[in-house]
Amino acid sequence: MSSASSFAQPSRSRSWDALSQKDAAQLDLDLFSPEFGFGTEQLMELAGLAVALACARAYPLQATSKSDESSSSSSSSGRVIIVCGPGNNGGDGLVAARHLRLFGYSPEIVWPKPTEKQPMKNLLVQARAMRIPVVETVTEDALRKADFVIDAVFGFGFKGEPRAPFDALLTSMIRSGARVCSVDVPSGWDVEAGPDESKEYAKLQPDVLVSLTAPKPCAVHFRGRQHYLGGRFVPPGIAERYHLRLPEYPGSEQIILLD
Ligand SMILES: NC(=O)C1=CN([C@@H]2O[C@H](COP(=O)(O)OP(=O)(O)OC[C@H]3O[C@@H](n4cnc5c(N)ncnc54)[C@H](O)[C@@H]3O)[C@@H](O)[C@H]2O)[C@@H](O)CC1
Ligand SMILES: [K+]
Repeated sequence: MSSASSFAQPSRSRSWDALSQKDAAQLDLDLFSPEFGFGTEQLMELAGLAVALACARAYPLQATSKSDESSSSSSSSGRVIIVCGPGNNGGDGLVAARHLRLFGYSPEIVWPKPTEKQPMKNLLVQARAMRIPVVETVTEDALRKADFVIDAVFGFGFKGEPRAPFDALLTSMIRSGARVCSVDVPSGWDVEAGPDESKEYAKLQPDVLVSLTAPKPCAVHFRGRQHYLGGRFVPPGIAERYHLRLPEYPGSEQIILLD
């Protein structure tokens, strides 16, 4: 943990404090250390499940009966494109795709830089076993036609300017005007400072944001419809070490809507 406070953006008006990029990375290492004993695949599963649950709530499948009053303007016929990046944020996307398939959605995974490394290799096998198409590129038009798009390109590990092929991919996502659900961090945003109108790749305005473990500082710039917290796996020792100030999950919920 950095010697400065973990709370990069303290705010009395919100029910949560942000976790800096540096502390998010250190917290991650702590979870996987012998002291806490978690595994990457295990936490990715819970993170991806939280993303799928948030999407199911934000974009509920259209009711089949015409008389069903629950159908809203944000309801979905289920076509979802999950754009996955090269790191663990992309892994969360691969997991979310599998759960959304189980929930009755029709996901397609776009994974421009597949890796042979574990746990990604296993997640790819699992996605294919669920008969989820996996492709390496996607057009702006295809993104536009999806009911919604999951942005699992970059999370708190993003630094600098996006390199190819992710630069063009981020621009396509923005230009498509698709409804985007961002995983942990809206891709292209500086994890601390947020969006940048002067940079084409840094203008994404997601409809939904799912922060994992704790919102990152850039989340104060989120202007979309719903901001969820997910990743309900933090042991008390970690919460204390990083002075996490977050609302409590009700009952057995895996996600919570933030203010
Ligand atoms: N501790 C936690 O809170 C958990 C975090 N998880 C996820 O893990 C994410 C962090 O994962 P990572 O540390 O792998 O980081 P990311 O997935 O954010 O990104 C790192 C990857 O992106 C590449 N990259 C970074 N900057 C780039 C640039 N400018 N252009 C092109 N490529 C670039 C890196 O080479 C690396 O491959 C979180 O945001 C979250 O989604 C979950 O999987 C599980 C639990
Ligand atoms: K993301």
